[in-house]
Amino acid sequence: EKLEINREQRALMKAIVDAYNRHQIPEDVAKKLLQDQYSPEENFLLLTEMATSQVQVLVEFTKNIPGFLSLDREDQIALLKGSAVEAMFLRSAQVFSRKMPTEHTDVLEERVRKSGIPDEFMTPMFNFYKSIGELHMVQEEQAILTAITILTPDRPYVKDPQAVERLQETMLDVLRKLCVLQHPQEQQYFARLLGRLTELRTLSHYHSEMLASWRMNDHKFTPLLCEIWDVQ
Ligand SMILES: CC(C)c1onc(-c2c(Cl)cccc2Cl)c1COc1ccc(-c2ccc3[nH]c(C(=O)O)cc3c2)cc1
Repeated sequence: EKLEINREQRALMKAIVDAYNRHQIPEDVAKKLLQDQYSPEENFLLLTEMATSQVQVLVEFTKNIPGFLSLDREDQIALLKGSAVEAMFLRSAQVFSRKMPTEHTDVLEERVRKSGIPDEFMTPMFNFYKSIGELHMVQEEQAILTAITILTPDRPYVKDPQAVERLQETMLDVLRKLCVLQHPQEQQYFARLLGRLTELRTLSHYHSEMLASWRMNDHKFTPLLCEIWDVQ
């Protein structure tokens, strides 16, 4: 019936969740988090390395979103560049709230707080992490919400937004059904998830200012981050 997840949607969900689980930050990179150096410069370098590794993970995940590779090549690039920061906020928020043992989260939080990120961005960032944590998303929801973020049709320079919208609508339909099944007692759970996507856009604007202030203080990024964030 209307609410039931049909076979095609189940296959779509499985493809996305498998890709989401397959592409994780390599253990040695994630383990570096726990080393004890704490200077702001070393923290910044470590976060830069994590972000670079996270972008590689994101590209691999995106390539496995059913239908993505059949989009126009330039639109694929435009979607990745337009969504990278939001997808990384979402991923690190999910990692903060779900995956990492508490002492790791504290260390990561400590590093982010001591990496030269201006305080006015700290509050919205950690409020977002908290709001994601409070949702207690299941893995399927996290994976599909990330795919929905990437398949946002109104990113800059997308030539065929309708093609992107068709893919995104398929994901939104699966997510809507999944939310009702996974959180039957919370009527508005799906709406709350979509509300997070709005918050992500605000964070993305903050992030561009973060980048500008880092560059003012002559912070260096890796070639991959420069490419995806159009800096330097
Ligand atoms: C270039 C650096 C300084 C940077 O610029 N903006 C951000 C920045 C900041 Cl702070 C906040 C949010 C987004 C960005 Cl994009 C960052 C640091 O970005 C990240 C930091 C950590 C992680 C991270 C840490 C641990 C992880 N474990 C796993 C896992 O799958 O197990 C994934 C993962 C990712 C991802 C991005």
